[in-house]
Amino acid sequence: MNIEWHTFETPSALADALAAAVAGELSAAVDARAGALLAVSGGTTPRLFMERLSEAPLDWEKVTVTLADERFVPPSSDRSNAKLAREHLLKNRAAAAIFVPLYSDAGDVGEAARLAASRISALPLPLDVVVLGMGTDGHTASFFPDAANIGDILAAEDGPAVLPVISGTAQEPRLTLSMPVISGARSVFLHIEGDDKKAVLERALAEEPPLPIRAVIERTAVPVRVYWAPKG
Ligand SMILES: O=C1O[C@H](COP(=O)(O)O)[C@@H](O)[C@H](O)[C@H]1O
Repeated sequence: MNIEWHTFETPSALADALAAAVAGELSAAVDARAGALLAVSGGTTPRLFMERLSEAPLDWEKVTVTLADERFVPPSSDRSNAKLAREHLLKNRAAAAIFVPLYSDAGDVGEAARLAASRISALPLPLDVVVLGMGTDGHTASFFPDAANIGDILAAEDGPAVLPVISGTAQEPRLTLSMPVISGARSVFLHIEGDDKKAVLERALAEEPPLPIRAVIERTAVPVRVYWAPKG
């Protein structure tokens, strides 16, 4: 499997190392292409990493930040991944970054996905860096195993850059970057913490049928760098 494990003793040590690795990739992208594209995940895990990355000495005005996925909730909601990024990443030195949200105040999640897809497709893809998370059900981005369209989402070779997802286990409709956009990134990191997530990932890598996280690892052109630490 196309995977590299990086194990840390604490979430703090992980956050330092992950922020340094991501900053290194972004800096190389700015040097090579005069700009860098970063997609970060939401949920509860990335806060400390985001805090550390926000202080990285980068040419942040040349960095565009977006999200791997978003909940279909307004940016004021505590469930909003954009709110998480604004509060923990887009500050300090990273306040100068350009942020491209996935959410818009559209009538429904399908329309919001179409609007987000046109914003993402206008970027100079591929992404330089995507930092994924994973739930204990094996979902990554908003590729939920129980979504009605999960087979199509995981198998997609092209199509819109952002897709709507309806899942019974997600609390709200979702917007997610597509499989081609995620798996085509120049660098792919997977940030997970805790023995439960490590066990889920190990099981996903060993068993068929594949959970979404395994499908992403199999499709990704570059090795997925897994950053893991026990829970703090
Ligand atoms: O809902 C989501 O869940 C996953 C994992 O979140 P966590 O709270 O277990 O860290 C996250 O990667 C994704 O971006 C988010 O929308």
